[in-house]
Amino acid sequence: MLEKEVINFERTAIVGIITQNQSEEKLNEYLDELEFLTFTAGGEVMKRFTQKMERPNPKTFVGTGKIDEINLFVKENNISTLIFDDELSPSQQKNISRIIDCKILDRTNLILDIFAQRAETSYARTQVELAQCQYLLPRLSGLWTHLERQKGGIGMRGPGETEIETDRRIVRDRISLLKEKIKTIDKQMSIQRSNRGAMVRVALVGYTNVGKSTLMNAIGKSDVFVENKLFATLDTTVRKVVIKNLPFLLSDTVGFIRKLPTQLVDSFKSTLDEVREADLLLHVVDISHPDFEDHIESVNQTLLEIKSNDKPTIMVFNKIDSYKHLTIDEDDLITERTRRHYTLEEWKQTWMSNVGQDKALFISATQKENFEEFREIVYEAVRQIHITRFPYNKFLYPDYKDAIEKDEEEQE
Ligand SMILES: Nc1nc2c(ncn2[C@@H]2O[C@H](COP(=O)(O)OP(=O)(O)OP(=O)(O)O)[C@@H](O)[C@H]2O)c(=O)[nH]1
Ligand SMILES: [Mg+2]
Repeated sequence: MLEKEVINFERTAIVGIITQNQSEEKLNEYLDELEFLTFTAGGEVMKRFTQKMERPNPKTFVGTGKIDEINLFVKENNISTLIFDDELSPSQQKNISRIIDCKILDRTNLILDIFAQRAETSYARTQVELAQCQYLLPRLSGLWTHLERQKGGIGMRGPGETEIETDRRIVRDRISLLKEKIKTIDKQMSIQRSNRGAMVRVALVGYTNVGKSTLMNAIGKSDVFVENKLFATLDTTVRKVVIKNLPFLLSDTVGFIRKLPTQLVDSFKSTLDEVREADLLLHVVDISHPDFEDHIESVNQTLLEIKSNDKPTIMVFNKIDSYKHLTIDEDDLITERTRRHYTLEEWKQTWMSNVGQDKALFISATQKENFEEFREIVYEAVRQIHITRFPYNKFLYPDYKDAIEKDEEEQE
């Protein structure tokens, strides 16, 4: 079924459009991200194609002139994969394939492919396969010939050939089978979760690659796979963490991304249940990324979709060690000061006045900067939840500072 393999970098080109609701600047950010996604999937981007248009062309997504230009480039530069930033309709994908002789993928396709590559446990693999089948179903008829699939590589990892060659009914059967399988595991997982007892549950959430697993390793003394690629983590890891004398459960989950394929949100339901059932969210942000505010937005959007937007949340701004802001020369009177010029201190003030003093933290997970403050604030937040739930138990968990003093006394 799902195959995992090491591949040589595939020569790819990427395509995006500038529209009324997608400025050139935004598109460039999206294409940067698409390039990173492509790299994660094992591709090297040789060229970006962009086009300004009112709306996507219903037949070929970009205009016919642009298609010809891309076609020429593909032929002359031995490009094996063309990736569109937006989801292509089945007929757009088919039409483009007729003109351009290489693999035609879109962002959803690419993300699904990365998930397929990274799925470690049978549960994650089942979830990804379900999402892939759902994506594939409307696109089945003659989209990929037997030969094209044999080329393999990006976008081709997933449900095996046999499913593609046979009719939709078989894919449909496969979908219901996978759904059954997931249902059974979901049940087991929900029992597991309820067996964890009354401990307060904290979940790390955030955009992909912001440092959630790094933070988990740093505080949980666990060993979670960390990598500078997108979607390093697909499975949820749950660890018991003790800060001073207060134990709680900390879970590390799959990272979010803009335009996250809906099929994935659905099939990762149980992974996201960990977030849904959490008492406290630590929303980790990579403040060194120029688009971090957009990232916060899209994470909040996904939280809304899974109805977890009103949980107590602490914003954890990570990677302060590599935060850089733009500067304006003193004699430069033209350049306007923007958010990109904010110092770390200004961001602190902005966020603390936005969400509250004890709801925004600025740390570095790799350098362990501000960890003491991190531990203190998380401790206090967990303690608050704990004593509301078990009022009689209050005396067990004193204020953080008292707890430290007590701890030090004990060590003497
Ligand atoms: N400079 C710097 N890099 C960091 C910091 N924390 C994490 N990183 C790096 O950021 C990259 C991503 O870290 P991960 O912990 O895998 O990120 P994640 O949020 O778990 O990513 P996904 O599992 O893909 O969602 C790695 O290369 C880390 O070494 C930090 O505080 N400073
Ligand atoms: Mg991770």
